[in-house]
Amino acid sequence: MPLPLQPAALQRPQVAPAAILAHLGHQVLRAPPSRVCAHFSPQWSLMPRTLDGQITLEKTPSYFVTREAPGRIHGMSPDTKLIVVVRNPVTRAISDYAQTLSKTPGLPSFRALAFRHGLGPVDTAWSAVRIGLYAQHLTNWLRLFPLSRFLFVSGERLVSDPAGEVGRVQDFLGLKRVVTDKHFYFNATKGFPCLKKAQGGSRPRCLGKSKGRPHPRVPEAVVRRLRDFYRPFNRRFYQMTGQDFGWD
Ligand SMILES: Nc1ncnc2c1ncn2[C@@H]1O[C@H](COP(=O)(O)OS(=O)(=O)O)[C@@H](OP(=O)(O)O)[C@H]1O
Repeated sequence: MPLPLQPAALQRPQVAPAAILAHLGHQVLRAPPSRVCAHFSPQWSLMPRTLDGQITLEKTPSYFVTREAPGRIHGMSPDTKLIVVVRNPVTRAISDYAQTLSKTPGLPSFRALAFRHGLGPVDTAWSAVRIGLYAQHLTNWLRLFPLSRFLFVSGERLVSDPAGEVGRVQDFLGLKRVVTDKHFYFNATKGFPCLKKAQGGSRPRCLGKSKGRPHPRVPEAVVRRLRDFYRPFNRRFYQMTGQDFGWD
């Protein structure tokens, strides 16, 4: 799950829009460069052409946790650069729950879903919990891609210092640092940073209503148990990436 990198913050002629393709669950990897279209199923051909000197940017959070994704992306282009936005897995799980709750009124409580039988061990079969096991998912990718192909973006810093994190993304993609802190402002109503102007427009642009919604209250004891559960996985993730995300 990774978080939204405000795509508008990266818009410029070298960055081609990702196509919206017929979605076949996790079976289709959306938006490959046009040169591979011929080798794949007809869905690929819906892709826009990527011109020389352009970068095609595709954003599908679920790829990071999809077993088949590393092999398919590597088969398509082993040089693909991979950007993973991660946040504290406990907050991520609650955010995930808040999103499901907004679409499924009457959902059991967070606690009932997070622990087997509501009180037992942490239920790693629940996707909101499983997705936060970043070290495990990354292991799957590192079988095919070297660490140098990855950029890990801190979801927390994306909120506290959006220009800093977007700056790292621009460097990683070999783009000029066009977007800087003068492009962002803190919107007190939204409670998040927003762009002062959307590309081609003159009005400020915040992310939509589904980003940055209030979280349900989760008992402190539940949060503590989950934090303890994730600690060893987080440590492993810090070792693997060489980055301390400061979640513990
Ligand atoms: N600038 C800005 N504005 C609004 N929201 C921001 C921003 N930067 C990061 N975030 C965080 O993005 C979280 C939602 O991301 P999603 O997981 O829904 O994104 S995605 O659709 O999976 O890409 C969302 O999580 P929640 O707060 O749990 O809703 C935000 O915390």
